[in-house]
Order: sequence, then C-alpha cells, then structure tokens
Amino acid sequence: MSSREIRIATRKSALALWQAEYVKARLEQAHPGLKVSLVPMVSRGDKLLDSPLSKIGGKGLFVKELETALLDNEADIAVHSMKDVPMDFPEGLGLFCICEREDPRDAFVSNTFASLDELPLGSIVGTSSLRRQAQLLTRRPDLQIRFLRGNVNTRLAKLDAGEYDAIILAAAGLIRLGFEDRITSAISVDDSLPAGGQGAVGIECRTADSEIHALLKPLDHADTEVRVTAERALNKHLNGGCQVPIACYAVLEGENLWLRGLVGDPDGGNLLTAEVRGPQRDATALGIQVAEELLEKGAGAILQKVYGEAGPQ
Ligand SMILES: NCc1[nH]cc(CCC(=O)O)c1CC(=O)O
Repeated sequence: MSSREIRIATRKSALALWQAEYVKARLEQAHPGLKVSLVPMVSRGDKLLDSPLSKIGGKGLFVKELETALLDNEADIAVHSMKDVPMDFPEGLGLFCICEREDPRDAFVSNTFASLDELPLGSIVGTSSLRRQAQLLTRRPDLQIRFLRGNVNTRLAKLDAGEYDAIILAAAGLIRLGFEDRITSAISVDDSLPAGGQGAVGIECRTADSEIHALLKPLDHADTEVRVTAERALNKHLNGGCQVPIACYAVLEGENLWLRGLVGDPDGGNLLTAEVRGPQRDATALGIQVAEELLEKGAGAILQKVYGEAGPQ
C-alpha cells in the first residue's frame, strides 16, 4: 500500500469521536504503518442541540458538513452511526464499509426503577425519538413523555438532576462511551423495535477513491451489512430515518433474513407491524416488501401526519 494518510472527518461529540477513534484503531491494526488522523468538525446539528431535530431540517444536518469535507478533499472518510445516515448520498460519495454491530437494543436508564414495567403510573420518561415514544405510549399510555436531546453525557446529567424518572437511550452509545453500568435494563426488541441501523457504524468516502475502498475492506462485517441493507431499504421506501416513528430490525437465520418493521402513531395506540423471512441475498427486496405491507396497513397516514408537522426529512 502507498504511504498516504487517511483523514477521518468526525463530529466532536464524545460518541462521534469514539467511533472515529475506533475506526482509526481498526485501520492501524489492519495496516501496520498506515497513518490515520482525525479531522474534527462542528455540524449545524450540534449547534442547535436544543431544538427538536425534526423541526430544524432533520438528521441530515449532522452529516452534511462531513460530506462537504470529503467532497472538498479535506478528509478521506467519514464515520457515521448508521441510524443517522440519510438514504441517499451526494454525487461522488457513497457508503463503502459497515462495521460489526454493537448491541442494537434500546436501553432503559433510571436511578430509581428497575425496568419499564416497574415504572409507576404517570412516570416521566425522557426521549425525543418518535419511534421510542410511539412504542412506549402504546404499551404504557399513562406515561408522560418529555423532550430529551443533547449528547449522551448531557442526557444522563439531566436524568441525574431529577428531571425524569427514566430515560431511553441506545444501548450501543452507552456501551461505547463506557456507561454500560448505567443501563438499568436493556429493552427487548419485542418491546422497543430499534431504528434501522442502530448500533452499527458505517464509513462514507469518495466513490472514485479505490485505494481507500481497499484499505477499508478488512473492517467490513458481512452479517451486519446484509441486516442493515434490509433495514435501510425499508426506511428508504418509507422515506424515513430515525427522526420518524419507523422501526425496523433484521436478524439472520442461517441463509435467511428475518426482518420486522413497525410504524407507530407518536401519540400511541396505533402500532402497525409487518415482517418477512427470505433469502439474505434478497435483503433490499425484503426491506421494500415489509415497507409495502406497512403502507397497505395505513403507515402513509401516520407518516404524513408527522411529516406535515415537521416538513420532509
Ligand atoms: N440519534 C442519536 C444517536 N445516533 C446513534 C446513537 C447511538 C449509537 C448507535 O445507535 O449506533 C444515538 C444516541 C441514541 O439514540 O441514544
């Protein structure tokens, strides 16, 4: 390999930096002697942490600055949480690597109560995810959902300050940042179906940079890739992402893939579900099939209501 350096564009949040450092370490391990550096940047989404994401232009905000750095040749790769990566890439960029998935579940975090089931009537739960809210309120219509954004540390601090009886976060983020002991209980995917791509890290780079593609190869995780491919196909067909009340989760069963999808009214009480089993090689078609089934069941009206309030994602 050449002696060129790989520059990683990354947001400055603790989780983004952890993920960038993780990719740096994996690249250095796979290619001894390779030079890898971080190019930290502040995204517009990071500057507007107090507004609901859906109201300020969607999660694409976090990705745009990184993509501009790639296109301007100020960096070579961008490391993303797969659940935050929009479905379509700008001309000249694409996703060229998906790393092994961490725990994909949502985590229940509380200083007082052991699990969702033990929350007293009317408890205050912090989350700003419409996906989590829809599933929580369907199961527990008595709960009061309160807005909660900010990075993982901020969210934990708000819980510790007593603003909430419990909060819901992705287990993966907590584990990566060394807060695994804050996970009071992991919520089964049967009770809170994750967001597409949750727990997986992906790497975006220039389509034409075949030298980088080759260097990224050892970080590919085939099982994760096929699962996330099915989940993203579902999301894409529904025009969604993690700021809309869409959940989807794929697992492998030998040669087959089992994909579950869900669209829920954020106010609770109306959860539409669909699932399919089929060959792994049909991952994209299976994602579209589950999305179609959700649309047949009325997902369009729920999503229209959300998009209507927030504008397109
Ligand atoms: N939406 C923000 C976000 N993007 C990725 C993660 C966690 C890590 C992951 O899912 O890979 C989180 C935090 C959360 O949802 O609690």
